[in-house]
Amino acid sequence: MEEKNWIRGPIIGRGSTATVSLAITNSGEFFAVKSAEFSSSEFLQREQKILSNLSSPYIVQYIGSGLTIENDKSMYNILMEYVSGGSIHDLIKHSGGNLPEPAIRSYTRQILKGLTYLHDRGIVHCDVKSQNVMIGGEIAKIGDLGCAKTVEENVNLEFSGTPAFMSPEVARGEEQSFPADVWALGCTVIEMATGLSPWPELNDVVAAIYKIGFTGESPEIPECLSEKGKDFLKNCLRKDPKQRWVVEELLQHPFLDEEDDEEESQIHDCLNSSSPSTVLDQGFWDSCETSKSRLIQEDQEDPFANSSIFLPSDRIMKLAGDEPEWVTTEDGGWIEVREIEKRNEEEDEDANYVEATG
Ligand SMILES: Nc1ncnc2c1ncn2[C@@H]1O[C@H](COP(=O)(O)OP(=O)(O)OP(=O)(O)O)[C@@H](O)[C@H]1O
Repeated sequence: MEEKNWIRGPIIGRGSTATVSLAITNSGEFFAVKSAEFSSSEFLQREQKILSNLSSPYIVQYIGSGLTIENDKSMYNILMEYVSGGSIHDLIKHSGGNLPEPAIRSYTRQILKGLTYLHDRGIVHCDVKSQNVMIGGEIAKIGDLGCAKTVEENVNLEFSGTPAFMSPEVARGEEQSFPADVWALGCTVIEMATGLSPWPELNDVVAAIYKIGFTGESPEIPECLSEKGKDFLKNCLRKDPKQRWVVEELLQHPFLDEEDDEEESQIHDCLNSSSPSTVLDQGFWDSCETSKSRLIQEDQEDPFANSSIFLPSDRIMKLAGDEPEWVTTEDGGWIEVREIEKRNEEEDEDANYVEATG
C-alpha cells in the first residue's frame, strides 16, 4: 500500500457545491483541493470525470482525486493546480470596478483558447463567468467544470449554469450547447468592462429568465468599449444561436489582434452610481445544476408549467441562493491527511483513500 500524505490548509474559496482549500505536499508543493462530503459529491465527481481528461494551459490543471476521512466525515476531493492570482471577478473588484480594454482583450483571448480546447472535445462548459476564470501568472485559466457536460448529454435536457448568464435559447429551455458558452463569454466581457451584471436592472431570477428568454432584449453593449470591442460583443450576443459566432471565428476577430494590446486603453469610465461589487455579489449570479425534465415532473402546478420557461418559480428562487463568500479562512489551520489505501485505478478511477491524521 502506497502512502501519500498531504496537508490541508486554509479555505481559499467556497462555491455552491464545494469548498476549495490550499494544500501542500510533504515535499512542499502547493496545490488546491476542492472538497465536498462524499454523500453530496455527485457534482464534484462529475467534474472529476471531465477535468481528469483535460490538459491545457487555459484550463485549471487536474492533479488527482481521492477520499479523505476528516472529523469522522468522508470527504471527496479533487486535487488541482493552485492558481494564485484569484479570479477575474476578484480582479474586477480590486481594480475599482472594471478592467482596461487591453486587459479585457487579453483575458478574452485566453478564455476563448480555453473554450476552443473544450469545444473541440465536445465539452460545453455551461458556467462561463468572471468568477470561474482564474489568473495564474499572465494566463487566464477556466476553472469550475462542475456544470460542464458533453454535447451528447444535452439529450437529457439538463440545465446547468448561472441564470444571469443564460443565453436566450437556454432560458427558453432549448439546447444548451457551444453557442451558450459564447453568450456567457459576452456577458463576461460586459462584467470586465463595467463591473456589472449583463442585466444590471434585474435582481430577480424569475424576471431575468423572462427577460432573457422571452422579450427579445439583449444586454446593453458598454459605451466604453472601442468599436472593435462593441462589434466583438455583438457577435457573442447574437440572439439566434445559429447566427452567433463560434469560438474559432471570435479568435480571428480584429478586437483580439495582438498588436492592439500595446495601445493605450480606450476605455472610459464605465462605472455608474451603483456599487459594482453589490451588483456582482447578487445571489442570482450563483451557479446551479438541475434537471429541467425532473423539475417539470415535480412541479405540475407551477405557474410556468404551461409556458416554455422550464424552471418553476419556487425552484428558481432557490437558485438565487445565499450571497457568495469569496475568501474564507474559518479553518485557518493546517491538517495533515494521509492516503491509506490506493485502489487499482482501472478498478475505480475515483478512489484514492486518504485519512486525516491531525
Ligand atoms: N485551482 C484553484 N486555485 C485557486 N483558487 C481556486 C481554485 N479553484 C477554485 N478556487 C477558488 O475557489 C472558488 C470556488 O471554486 P469553484 O468555483 O470551483 O467552486 P464551485 O462550488 O463549483 O462554485 P460554483 O458555486 O460557482 O459552482 C473560486 O471562485 C476560486 O476563488
